Amino acid sequence: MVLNKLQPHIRISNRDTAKYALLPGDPGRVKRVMELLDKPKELASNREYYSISGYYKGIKLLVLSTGIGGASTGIAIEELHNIGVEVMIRIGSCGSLSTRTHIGDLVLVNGAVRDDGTSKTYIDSIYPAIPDTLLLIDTINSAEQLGCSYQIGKTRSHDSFYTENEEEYKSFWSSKGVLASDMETAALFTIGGLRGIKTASILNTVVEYQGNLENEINSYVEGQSHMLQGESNEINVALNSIYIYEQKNNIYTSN
Ligand SMILES: O=P(O)(O)O[C@H]1O[C@H](CO)[C@@H](O)[C@H]1O
Ligand SMILES: O=c1cc[nH]c(=O)[nH]1
Repeated sequence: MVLNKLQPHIRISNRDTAKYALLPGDPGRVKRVMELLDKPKELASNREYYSISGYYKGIKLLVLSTGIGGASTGIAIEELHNIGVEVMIRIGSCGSLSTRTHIGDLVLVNGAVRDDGTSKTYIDSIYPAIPDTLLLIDTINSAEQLGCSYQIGKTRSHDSFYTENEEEYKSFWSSKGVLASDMETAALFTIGGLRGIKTASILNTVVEYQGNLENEINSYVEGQSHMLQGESNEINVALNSIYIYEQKNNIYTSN
């Protein structure tokens, strides 16, 4: 059901909607996507939710920051769904859980460990947190076309950063073959699955496995070049994925 109503948190209504949305956690990343779009327009800024619209190769899309964590992301997903957004791609950052995944590498997520609270509030954790298969394939083809360094694998979505047990959690999930940690993908995939939204998650590695989390996130915020290159790659891969997806579906939205 598409409601013609201003959404209370994201502060967007169907008047400004689009079929596609890119979802970074960080509002600062919205501005960096904006530079790549035609006819960019600021829509709203409320709490952690900063939004713009624009066109990529003639296709209209929204870019909305979700803030940190499943709870604020869940609200963003539901309110975007209420205004008719059908395809949502997270463009996030992550910490590596593997010695094979390094700063600036992209992780194209094929499943998320639901170690967050939000997805469990929706449904028992036996329900799988997986992306839309065809959209995931589009992200893979997109990364191949653009020649970006990527891996396909699982992420663990978590809610905490600073408990006494973080290192223990990371080694456990690393030993189970999980490639990276983030905080929003499980909520996106779970809510997307339940609501019939097509979802994908593209993550840029900003912390090495067994690296120094605080120092490396500080470096990202301060503009370390490999991390920013990874961010630019994830944005371009996401935009090109939308183009690939739209070409297959062959319906251009041009309002
Ligand atoms: O850079 P974003 O997309 O916010 O993603 C990651 O960064 C934040 C933690 O630093 C969490 O939101 C985590 O998922
Ligand atoms: O472990 C990590 C590192 C970066 N970002 C996260 O969400 N988790």
